[in-house]
Amino acid sequence: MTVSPDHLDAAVADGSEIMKQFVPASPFVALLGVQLEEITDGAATLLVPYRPELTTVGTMMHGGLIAAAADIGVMVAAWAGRPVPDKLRGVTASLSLNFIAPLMEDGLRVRAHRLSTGRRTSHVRCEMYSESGDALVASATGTYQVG
Ligand SMILES: CC(C)(COP(=O)(O)OP(=O)(O)OC[C@H]1O[C@@H](n2cnc3c(N)ncnc32)[C@H](O)[C@@H]1OP(=O)(O)O)[C@@H](O)C(=O)NCCC(=O)NCCSC(=O)Cc1ccccc1
Repeated sequence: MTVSPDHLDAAVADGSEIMKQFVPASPFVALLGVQLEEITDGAATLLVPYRPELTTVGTMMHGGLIAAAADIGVMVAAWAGRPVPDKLRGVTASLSLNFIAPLMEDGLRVRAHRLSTGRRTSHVRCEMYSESGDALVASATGTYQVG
C-alpha cells in the first residue's frame, strides 16, 4: 500500500474503519474508480466499474487493471477487522495472479478473504468476476504486511 497516516484517523476501532477511510482517499485507487462495496472481518468485496479508459484494445479490460484491483483487494482484506497497529502503514509483499478469462466491456468485482493472520503478515486470496455475469476472470493470492 502505503497507507498514509496524514489522512487517516488512527483512533478508529479497527482496520476495517481504516480501509473505509483509505480506499476513497488513495489517489491511485480513486484513479481506477475502485469502490469498497462490503468489508467484514477478514474479507472484502470491491467493484471497479467499466470505463473505456481502462481497456487495452477495443473493449477488453487491461490485465494491469485486474492485477491492481487484486492488489487492492489483498490490502483491504489484510486490514479488515484487524486491530489498528502502532505504525499506521502497510505494504503488499507479494502478488501472484492467473488470468482465467477476458473481461470485455464489463465492470470487475473483487472478492478477497484473508487466509491467515500473523502478527504483521497476512495471506489473502482474491477472486475477480465480471460485474454483469459473475464470470470468473482471474484468481490471485498475495501477502501483505501491516504495521
Ligand atoms: C517490508 C517488506 C515487505 C519486507 O521487508 P523486511 O526487511 O522483511 O521488513 P522489515 O520489517 O525489516 O522492514 C524494513 C523496512 O521496510 C519498510 N517497511 C516495513 N514494513 C513496512 C510497512 N508495513 N509499510 C511500509 N513500509 C514498511 C520500512 O522502511 C522498514 O524500515 P524500518 O525499520 O521500519 O524503518 C519489503 O520487502 C518491502 O518494503 N517491499 C516493497 C513493498 C512495496 O513497495 N510494495 C508495493 C507498494 S504496496 C501497494 O502498492 C499496494 C497498494 C494497494 C492499494 C493502494 C495503494 C497501494
